[in-house]
Amino acid sequence: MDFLSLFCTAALLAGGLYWFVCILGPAEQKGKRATDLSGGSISADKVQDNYNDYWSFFRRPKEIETTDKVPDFVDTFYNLVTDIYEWGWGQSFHFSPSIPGKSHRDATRLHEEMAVDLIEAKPGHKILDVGCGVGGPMRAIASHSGANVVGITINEYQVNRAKLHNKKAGLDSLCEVVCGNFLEMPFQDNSFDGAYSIEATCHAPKLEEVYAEIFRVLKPGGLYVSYEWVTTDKYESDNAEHVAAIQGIERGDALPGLRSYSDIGEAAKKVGFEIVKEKDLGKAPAGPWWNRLKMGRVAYWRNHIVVTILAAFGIAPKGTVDVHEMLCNTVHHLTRGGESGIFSPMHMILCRKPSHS
Ligand SMILES: C=C(CC[C@@H](C)[C@H]1CC[C@H]2C3=CC[C@H]4[C@H](C)[C@@H](O)CC[C@]4(C)[C@H]3CC[C@]12C)C(C)C
Ligand SMILES: C[S@@+](CC[C@H](N)C(=O)[O-])C[C@H]1O[C@@H](n2cnc3c(N)ncnc32)[C@H](O)[C@@H]1O
Repeated sequence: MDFLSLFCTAALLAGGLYWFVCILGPAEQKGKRATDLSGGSISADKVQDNYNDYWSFFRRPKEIETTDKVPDFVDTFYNLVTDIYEWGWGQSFHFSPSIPGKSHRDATRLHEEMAVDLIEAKPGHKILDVGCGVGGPMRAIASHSGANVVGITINEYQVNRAKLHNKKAGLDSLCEVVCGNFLEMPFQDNSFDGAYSIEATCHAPKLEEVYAEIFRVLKPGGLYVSYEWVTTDKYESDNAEHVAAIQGIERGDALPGLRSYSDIGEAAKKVGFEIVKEKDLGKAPAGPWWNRLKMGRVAYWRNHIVVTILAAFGIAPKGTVDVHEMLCNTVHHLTRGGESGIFSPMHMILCRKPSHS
């Protein structure tokens, strides 16, 4: 091969690689680089074993029902997926209704701001973020409202990521992050002016338990809003396709069991809340929340090749390929759930702790 053909081939390969990795990249700006993918707090050599343990949990359904084992299982899940989520989705680990003419990033922010507007957060207020992830919503909410936000997550790796992002965003004076279990929060009674949870309490084996904790730490008169993952009134438990989609969602998202939309208000009332408003924000006229998942399909396929190559070279931990494959399958179930209308990740409930309690 002469020099010119060699040069042209190399240029073509480099251009192709650039196109594959950069141009075909995820729709949103990356929170992470592919070369930085890790197993969270799990050492690289244990990622595969932890992934196998995660799956074996579902082969022993009785254990999922054992409340005290669930937080550990959820912690393992977030060690495995946090970097991949940040890399391919961003710093907010939730869905939002799609809004014509607006980017995913704007739609995400509006969905977060709606939560804090609903609880009437103001500068000087102390607001609790129940299940805060790496803090995307917390930062949007603190800068929108001027309130102080305290986030809690079971996953220590997320705590460190959230603290790093808060500092980088210059919001560390308004945002605090605590590692802990939202079923036994390390906060005093009546200590928060308001609270919110975005797609997080679905990980609680019993919704009443986390709602009771939120009720305890809220000041009397304080508002709490939650975006819940639920099955809707279209879900039929004797329809095999419906059951397969919901089971797929539970397995790919570390859920001890999806609840029906009708259980949410019941759980809130049971622990003493007054219900101010309840609405499925995923229903029309809202744009389909699953559009973003569908639009990303080419990027997921590209990501899978990138992850496979990185794992083969020992840059990403062994096991990352399996975790990524599990997430690719989850996309299918979530999309089916959205399109068929049997599932919503944004059943909103706004509650008040009575002033006399
Ligand atoms: C509330 C929860 C998480 C909701 C979503 C943020 C995540 C659910 C499924 C995730 C993803 C699926 C496919 C991944 C893709 C294969 C990869 O290349 C890039 C990341 C994904 C897009 C990833 C991003 C986050 C989700 C959309 C649950 C856990 C309660
Ligand atoms: C899907 S993420 C959502 C994160 C964040 N609300 C957001 O929208 O970006 C769910 C969060 O709930 C947290 N979580 C789940 N179970 C928990 C528990 N028992 N105690 C504390 N946090 C928990 C996870 O660690 C994770 O941060």
